[in-house]
Amino acid sequence: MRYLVTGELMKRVDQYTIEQIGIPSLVLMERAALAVFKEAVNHVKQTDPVWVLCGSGNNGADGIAAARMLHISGYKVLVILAGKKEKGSSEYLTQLSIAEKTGVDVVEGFSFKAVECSLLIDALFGVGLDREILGGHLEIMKSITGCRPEFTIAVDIPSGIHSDTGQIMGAAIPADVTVTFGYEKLGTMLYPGKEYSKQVIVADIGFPPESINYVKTEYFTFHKADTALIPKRPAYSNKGSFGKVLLVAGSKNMSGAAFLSALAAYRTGAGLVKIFTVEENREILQTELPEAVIVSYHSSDAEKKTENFEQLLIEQCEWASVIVLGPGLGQADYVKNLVESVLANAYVPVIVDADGLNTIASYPELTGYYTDNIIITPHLGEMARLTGSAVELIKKHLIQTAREYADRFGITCILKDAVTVAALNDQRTYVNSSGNSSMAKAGAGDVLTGILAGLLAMGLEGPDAAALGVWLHGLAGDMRKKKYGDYSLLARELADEIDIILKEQMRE
Ligand SMILES: NC(=O)C1=CN([C@@H]2O[C@H](COP(=O)(O)OP(=O)(O)OC[C@H]3O[C@@H](n4cnc5c(N)ncnc54)[C@H](O)[C@@H]3O)[C@@H](O)[C@H]2O)[C@@H](O)CC1
Ligand SMILES: Nc1ncnc2c1ncn2[C@@H]1O[C@H](COP(=O)(O)OP(=O)(O)O)[C@@H](O)[C@H]1O
Ligand SMILES: [K+]
Repeated sequence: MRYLVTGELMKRVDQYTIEQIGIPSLVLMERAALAVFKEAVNHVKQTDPVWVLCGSGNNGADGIAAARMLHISGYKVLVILAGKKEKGSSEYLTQLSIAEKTGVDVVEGFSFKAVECSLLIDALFGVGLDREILGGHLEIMKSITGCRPEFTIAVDIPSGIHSDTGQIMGAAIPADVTVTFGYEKLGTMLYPGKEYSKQVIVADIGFPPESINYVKTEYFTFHKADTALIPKRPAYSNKGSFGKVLLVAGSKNMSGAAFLSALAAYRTGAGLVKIFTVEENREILQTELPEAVIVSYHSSDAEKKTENFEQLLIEQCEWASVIVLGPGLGQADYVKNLVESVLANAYVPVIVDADGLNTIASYPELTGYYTDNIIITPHLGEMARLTGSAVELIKKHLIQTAREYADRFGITCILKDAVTVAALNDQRTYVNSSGNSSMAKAGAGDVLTGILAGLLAMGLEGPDAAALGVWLHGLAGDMRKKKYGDYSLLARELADEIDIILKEQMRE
């Protein structure tokens, strides 16, 4: 698990380390600058022109210190100061004084045209950026990016990217590498900041673990070693030991979603998967996935809410240890009865997706059935329908939107996008770091519901299953991309990659 921070949390980590632990600010800064210097020398020769663009805060101070290190090592470096010197932080003034005494070339402002820059070190703004960039700062950013530096290293975060949301605050400087300090910021995890940051290197500059414990960040992501969180599969077991997944999915002419979700649940390790679907899907699903148990109903019975239908549904809900509600259900009138009956009769974790969510959006009173057992998995369009907000607005505030909805109802909300975020009902927020655009394919979301169901069936707690499931799903996409590239993924292959991830996990 890797902790993530907002700009504000990072400032508190700094503050705690400096004030409570007693590591001087300039000591942290020296290590930060050294990390930037070490990266810089990988990308230029001593004769190449290096520019260091510095704001007047501590991000700029990091930049000036890195410039001094390059200068002392014989590199051809120029510090370009933006903003007013006299408004500089005390560390900035100290670094500037050291730089001047060691003979670093420093200019105020930027007025040259058509000159070449082999390496730009961008230290204009760090986590202190708190408003739209205008005036002189905007001009200097435009002029410098206009010179098309061959390679750019961002100090802490690309200047112009908001450290909490990843949004561009008027303008931003795209980096090839971002050297960030201590902990990764949400702004480099979320688009467009993720794209502007490219490769992110998290440099250890000496923050003690107490500092992150002190600020209690609730943001996190996973890395490779976290597959260890997948539940073990004891030898002394039977199919009943690994949970019973009920998929309430599929409608006439729509069996694919149910198939993909069921396949992924089995592949992830569920012991028994049952699909509760319309009679028309029985044959095809039985043929496609004979391992799944099919229980079918007539949509006319669901429409009329007959006693037999209700009884049958209640029995399925009682049987299940996890329920998936929604893939491929369609939006016919009877679906509302179906969704309401499941929500009313389920006492186990329920993953609500796709048409399950569309139904709730059309009948908001159904949110009355939400409990802490509910995990919803909306994409942006479904989230827009649920909240009444515009997709563009949600995109800009992914974490906030997911968090507010989850908190309002005490549920877990997995908001799916190129970077998926999961606002867990234990207050933690997971930000995904796996996955790629090959997964932008119909059916990929159905596979996610199956993976989540499989993990829940094997006994993971809701919030843990939500975070791990999202990560495994993306990892499956990454593994597939490595073998077959960006274009050709079929959703079902994500379920197949899960085999390999689980197999590797067993070996470790
Ligand atoms: N000792 C420390 O506190 C450490 C700080 N570090 C660096 O310090 C950075 C944070 O430093 P600061 O808090 O000084 O903040 P920044 O250096 O990121 O920028 C803050 C300055 O920019 C101004 N500003 C914000 N938005 C603006 C806008 N749109 N237009 C014009 N001016 C704007 C602020 O008023 C302030 O003067 C980190 O990103 C990191 O690079 C690191 O050296 C690690 C140690
Ligand atoms: N560009 C991308 N990068 C990473 N993951 C993506 C990208 N596009 C889509 N995905 C993932 O693929 C899945 C698509 O789900 P969804 O939109 O519900 O599709 P469907 O309903 O067709 O199954 C989500 O988990 C999403 O996070
Ligand atoms: K920066």
